[in-house]
Amino acid sequence: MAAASSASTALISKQSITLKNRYINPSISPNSQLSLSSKLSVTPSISLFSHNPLRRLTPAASQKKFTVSASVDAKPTVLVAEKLGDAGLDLLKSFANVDCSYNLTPEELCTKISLCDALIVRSGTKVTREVFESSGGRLKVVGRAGVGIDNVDLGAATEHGCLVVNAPTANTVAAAEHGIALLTAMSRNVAQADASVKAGEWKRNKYVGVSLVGKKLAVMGFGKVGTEVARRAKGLGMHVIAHDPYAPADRARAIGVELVSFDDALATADFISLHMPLTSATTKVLNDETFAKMKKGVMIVNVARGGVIDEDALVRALDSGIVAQAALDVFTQEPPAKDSKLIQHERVTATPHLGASTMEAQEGVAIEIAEAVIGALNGELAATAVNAPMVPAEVLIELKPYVELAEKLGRLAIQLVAGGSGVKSVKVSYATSRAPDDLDTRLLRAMITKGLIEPISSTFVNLVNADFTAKQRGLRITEERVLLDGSPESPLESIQVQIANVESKFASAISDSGEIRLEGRVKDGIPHLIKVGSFEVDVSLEGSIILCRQVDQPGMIGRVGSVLGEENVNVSFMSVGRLAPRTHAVMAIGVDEPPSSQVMKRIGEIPAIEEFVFLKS
Ligand SMILES: NC(=O)c1ccc[n+]([C@@H]2O[C@H](COP(=O)([O-])OP(=O)(O)OC[C@H]3O[C@@H](n4cnc5c(N)ncnc54)[C@H](O)[C@@H]3O)[C@@H](O)[C@H]2O)c1
Ligand SMILES: O=C(O)[C@H](O)COP(=O)(O)O
Repeated sequence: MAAASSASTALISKQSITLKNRYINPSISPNSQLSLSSKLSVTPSISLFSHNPLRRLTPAASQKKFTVSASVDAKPTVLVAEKLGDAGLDLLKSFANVDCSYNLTPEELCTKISLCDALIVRSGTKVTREVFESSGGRLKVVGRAGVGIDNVDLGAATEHGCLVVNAPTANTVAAAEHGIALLTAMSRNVAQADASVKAGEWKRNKYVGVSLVGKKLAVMGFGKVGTEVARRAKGLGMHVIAHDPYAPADRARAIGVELVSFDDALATADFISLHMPLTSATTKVLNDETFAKMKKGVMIVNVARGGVIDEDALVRALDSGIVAQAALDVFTQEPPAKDSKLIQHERVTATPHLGASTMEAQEGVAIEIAEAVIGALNGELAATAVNAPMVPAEVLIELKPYVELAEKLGRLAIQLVAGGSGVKSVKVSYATSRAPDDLDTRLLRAMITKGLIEPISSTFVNLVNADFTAKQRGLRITEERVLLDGSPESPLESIQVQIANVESKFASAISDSGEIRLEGRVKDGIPHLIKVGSFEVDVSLEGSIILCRQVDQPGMIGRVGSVLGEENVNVSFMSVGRLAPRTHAVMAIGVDEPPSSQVMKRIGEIPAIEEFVFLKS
């Protein structure tokens, strides 16, 4: 049972069992003894996004014991809620149970999601707060098989510690090609003329178009798709300008595109092509006011998102002649209402969100998202994470033991606080000889936060939601770097965690300046505790620890050691620190198993022991 409880409290720990790829089926009836340690592999990997599988159990069920043989499913479950390319599905099936259920109602999605570890969607599924709430903490990753993540409630995902990844590159060319297809089709009335011919008409004069060559195209949003549209439009002989508040001018210049202001783009363009994401800043960015700034007879292409245009205002602009034509792939509501004035407008060309729909793009997107989701389920940080910092794999490998140390220091420090929950201010100091831009501490801060919060709450904390959770609890974590001379071979010399304005269960953990202070370092890849308050110790953090303060006199180590031996508690490490001989000393004892209350009582009865505490690491 010890191993199970360590798994439930420490996801990043050399001893902890990372239940990677092993999933406990919450529906199994709780009855007999669970012995995870003998059944599951011990993996010393960083599992940043893995939820603690034990948390999937209902609160009542998690109190009880489970039969491991019947309850462990070796594969996670991935719900694919929209059509995904075969190559991606095959990849997913080699790793997970894949449930392809398309066209689910919101209610059906909420029901299914509690049985899924990952969800893959395209733009047609709204992944709302209710979906995250309904998952009961099981959903670890949402994969958006495409670019736009406006259909995923990112705030709710983050609050629930659920990683969101997308597939940002594989459909760029497809979207750009569709933009160009709409541009050329619109300028030559292809859709309208086609419908007319099919209706038995032959109206050559009615469908006279306009030429593109020499015309000015404003690309709004000069990102991946916008850039590819610009390149292709230049090939058609157009004069291309772009507006993008965040795009570097030299990237635009390199392909012969001039970056201009929003108003200049509107005022001078013959054609406007929209390629920005839908955000609060871009919602209805084309509206009555901005249409009024455009050249009369402008033509508009939208393969970005319907919401960037006020669709009623576009109808008015079409009717008044400001906008001569619009070609739209995306709509505020998809599918739009059949009687939508916009769709029915004779100068509107409409396609049903086809920008990414080429064979090539869909295969590429499917592989890109399958790899990202599998990586995330494996606890890797995804390069396409949308709601978490991206940490390169090599940095992760190097930081791994420090990540363990960080979490353990947080976990130990919070256990030293009398009462535990009144913690508002934590200061973390990193002693390092690395230059500031060569040491990414976000991961360490997240893990300290995890260590601080998880022992005193039921909140699951990971890299995704650590900052949010700290903020929500009013916990302010400040960081400082203590720059050391010397070789920056290892990323960190030590990490110190200080908790201010609290009382401690172990008064000796309070430093001269009045905070609870713990310091640790990594030795030979193993986290060690090296300072408690003002006392220097050196104890490996592989197991849990007992801290005792005693009168510094001969025989103390032997007496405490005898009690532990007599009570069958295995000591892994022991270290004594003192400020001066024959005053007081702090003994830090690493133990393999938690001592019983009887053991702690006997230690407390040793006359020279002044205070003592047991801490789970
Ligand atoms: N129709 C489709 O099937 C389809 C396919 C792919 C992409 N898209 C959509 O196209 C859009 C762009 O995709 P991408 O891959 O190029 O994304 P991207 O992130 O590479 O580019 C978006 C660009 O918009 C810029 N931007 C942000 N706010 C802006 C603002 N207020 N004004 C101007 N520019 C702004 C950003 O700086 C960025 O350069 C997304 O909304 C995406 O969902 C649609
Ligand atoms: O944002 C995107 O990637 C596109 O809009 C494609 O959406 P889809 O996956 O629904 O085709």
